[in-house]
Amino acid sequence: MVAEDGAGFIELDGVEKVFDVRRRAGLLRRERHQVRAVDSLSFRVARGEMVGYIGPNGAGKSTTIKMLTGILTPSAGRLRVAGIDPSRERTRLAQRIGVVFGQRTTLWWDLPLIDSYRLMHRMYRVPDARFRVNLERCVELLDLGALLDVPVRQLSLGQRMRGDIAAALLHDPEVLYLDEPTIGLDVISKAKVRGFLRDLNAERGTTVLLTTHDLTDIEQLCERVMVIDHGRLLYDGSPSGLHEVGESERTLVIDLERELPPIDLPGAEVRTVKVEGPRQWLAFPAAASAAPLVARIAAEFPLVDLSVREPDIEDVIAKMYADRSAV
Ligand SMILES: Nc1ncnc2c1ncn2[C@@H]1O[C@H](COP(=O)(O)OP(=O)(O)OP(=O)(O)O)[C@@H](O)[C@H]1O
Repeated sequence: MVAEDGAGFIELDGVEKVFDVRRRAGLLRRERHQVRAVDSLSFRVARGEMVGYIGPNGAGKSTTIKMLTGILTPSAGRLRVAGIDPSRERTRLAQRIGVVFGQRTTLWWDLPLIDSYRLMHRMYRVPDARFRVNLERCVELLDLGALLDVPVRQLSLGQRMRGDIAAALLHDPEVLYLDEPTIGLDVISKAKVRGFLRDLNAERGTTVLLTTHDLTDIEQLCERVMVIDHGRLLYDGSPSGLHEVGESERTLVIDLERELPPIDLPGAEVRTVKVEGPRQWLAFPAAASAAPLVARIAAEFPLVDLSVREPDIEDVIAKMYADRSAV
């Protein structure tokens, strides 16, 4: 009996994927070499979690997703989704998962949106009543009403993305893999897609694995993020914990009544990084609380205004990579 629920809804144990690649090494000669796209990868995702899966280009993210959907077979290791081995039972698994690739569409280019949905209704053999309820819900929440009769080729990128997300959900999947769902979208479309995913996860308990280069997606949607590089897991924890690992800093921007020498707070872990007239910038560890510093500055200096600037999470990850390659 395979456990489906609890800690291991998605389970990877020592998963590897090695590609054999032929490379030209002269006029006629071709050399064979191997690319280890995923290397001893182990993690678990519980049912209902929404997890970010990030890393630089070529880190192994898409390869992982392809193994999770059964498109690729692992070279080694054990992989299960809802107790199913994806590459052995790809069709059975397809009933339980949804996939959205931001850069490709699963919709029929020349057909009106609604016709693609009708085709999917048949392909996935979704019971009629269930299809109707799911379609109505997606149309309402993703604002698709006016678009159903429009051929997909005439949709904007943001409209097409919402159309693709609906298509992935018509058969009520328990797991949704999203590969760059907000790529190329404007601010309003991004907000719409994020809001919809948040509701989907909260209301339906859909498990979501989200790959993105937009770290705001992660910060707004996920309580857990996994960072992968060179096919290996580099970090698995909260988005805010990334700051601790990356030793990143937050900045207090302080406006004083008048120009003063750089603020000195003996005993506090803080340093003045810039002074410009009555304004001063003080950096402190991102993981620390700003409250005691603010209280002390307010008590000891003629404070007019103050704000806290968050670190750029992209820099934090870059720093993690730098630290790792220095080892
Ligand atoms: N079919 C393939 N044949 C050979 N090498 C491959 C194949 N697919 C992926 N790779 C290689 O495996 C590594 C991981 O690629 P993958 O597409 O999984 O990375 P990624 O993290 O998704 O990158 P990106 O953010 O650019 O999409 C890369 O070095 C890539 O060139």
